[in-house]
Amino acid sequence: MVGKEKPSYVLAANAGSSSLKLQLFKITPDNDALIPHLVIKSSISNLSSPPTIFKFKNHDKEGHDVESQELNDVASGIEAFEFFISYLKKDRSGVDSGLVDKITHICHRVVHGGEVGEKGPLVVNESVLKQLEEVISLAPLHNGPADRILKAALKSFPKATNIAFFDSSFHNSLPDFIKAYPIDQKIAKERKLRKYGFHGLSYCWIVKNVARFLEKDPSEISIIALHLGSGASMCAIKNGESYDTSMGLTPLEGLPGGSRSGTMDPSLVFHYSSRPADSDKVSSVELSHAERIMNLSSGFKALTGTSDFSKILATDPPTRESDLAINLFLDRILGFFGSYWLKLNGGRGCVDAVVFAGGIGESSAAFREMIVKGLDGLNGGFDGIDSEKNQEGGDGRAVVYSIGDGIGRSRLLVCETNEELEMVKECLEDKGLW
Ligand SMILES: Nc1ncnc2c1ncn2[C@@H]1O[C@H](COP(=O)(O)OP(=O)(O)O)[C@@H](O)[C@H]1O
Ligand SMILES: CC(=O)OP(=O)(O)O
Ligand SMILES: [Mg+2]
Repeated sequence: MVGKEKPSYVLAANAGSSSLKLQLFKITPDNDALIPHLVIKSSISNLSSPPTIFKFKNHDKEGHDVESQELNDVASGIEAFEFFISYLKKDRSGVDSGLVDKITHICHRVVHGGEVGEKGPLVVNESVLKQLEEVISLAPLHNGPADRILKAALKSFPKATNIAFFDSSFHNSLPDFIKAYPIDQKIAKERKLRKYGFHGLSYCWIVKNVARFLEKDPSEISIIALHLGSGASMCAIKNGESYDTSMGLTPLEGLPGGSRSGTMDPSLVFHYSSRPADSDKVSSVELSHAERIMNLSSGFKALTGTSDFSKILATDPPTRESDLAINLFLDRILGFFGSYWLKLNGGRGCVDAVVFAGGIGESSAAFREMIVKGLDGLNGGFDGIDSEKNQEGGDGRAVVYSIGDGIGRSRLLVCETNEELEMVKECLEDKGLW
């Protein structure tokens, strides 16, 4: 039901391509504001490289954490969601019985918003669901699972307000000449064939938190942000807004990912395969055979046998395959880097910071160092890397921290991104959603 209740318990569900991440918050009022307090943080990851791993932390009660448990029967986003909800109801979760029924709002990350997502978050009803169904095939690894989770949540939580937050909304600011593909513009318009861009909830979080770290207004910062996770993208952010981003009509364009090819010669697809559609067990949507291969069994998985980048980096001694994957990824990242550097005017101080985020960007000091080495050629006045700070990583409390030596004019930063909390904060601030 829409607009009925003030948020008191809010669940956030983030269906990524290889994981489902969940956070549950208790909401308390503070004067005019509503403050979220984290109660549960959980993830079900490695959905694309089994065994699936379950993590669970109860921030309210000690003794109920699950560090890392292998799950045998959970292989998709919807199975992960159902597993999590039933786990919440079990004694061993440490959650008070009845709490699940107190959930008033559920925030869902929906990667592709199509046209309906242009305006920002939406309370989900039949009409929104229908419009979202039309773009499922434009983000097959994400929107299919999110659609199934949304429908399951509507059924299991009939009293809660379900809100869809779109990754693509952040990129509405892309200029027309960057949004457009060089094809017949009449057809492009009719079929809505343009660059949308994704990881927008993460970039939104990054802009706000990096601005706070730099003690500037979000509208004053220009950065090159790298969200490197199972899906990887980069974003040129000018005055707080998306100016260009590497993903496109679908999350397949741009950088390679765990199981995604990223950009290739468009003709490669026709030379690779012209076999008919077959069913897709993972996302339950129809993909042409070639599109399925480019999304599900390309990228690092095709080059090395695993989509888990931490395993590729840890291959010791390195193999021809692990070297190829790492160097190819670096090459594509540097390609976008050079391009975005120029697009943001180039020269010393044209960006306030280079920001690393996502599973790989936040966790791999070694890969960050390789990228920063590659930036030397730009001679653009970046901080050099402070190896010690880079190796140390964050202290678990700071959302943004520096890994640079403080000499350059553009900082080197890591931002612990938090798409779940980004949605919840927006939900609490936007009374129109409840
Ligand atoms: N310590 C690490 N070093 C390198 N890569 C890591 C590390 N920890 C996690 N990763 C990688 O991060 C990726 C998952 O990132 P994440 O942003 O959580 O993905 P998603 O949201 O798409 O499920 C996986 O490829 C994983 O191997
Ligand atoms: C858009 C995208 O690729 O998201 P994720 O990295 O979470 O799979
Ligand atoms: Mg993700």
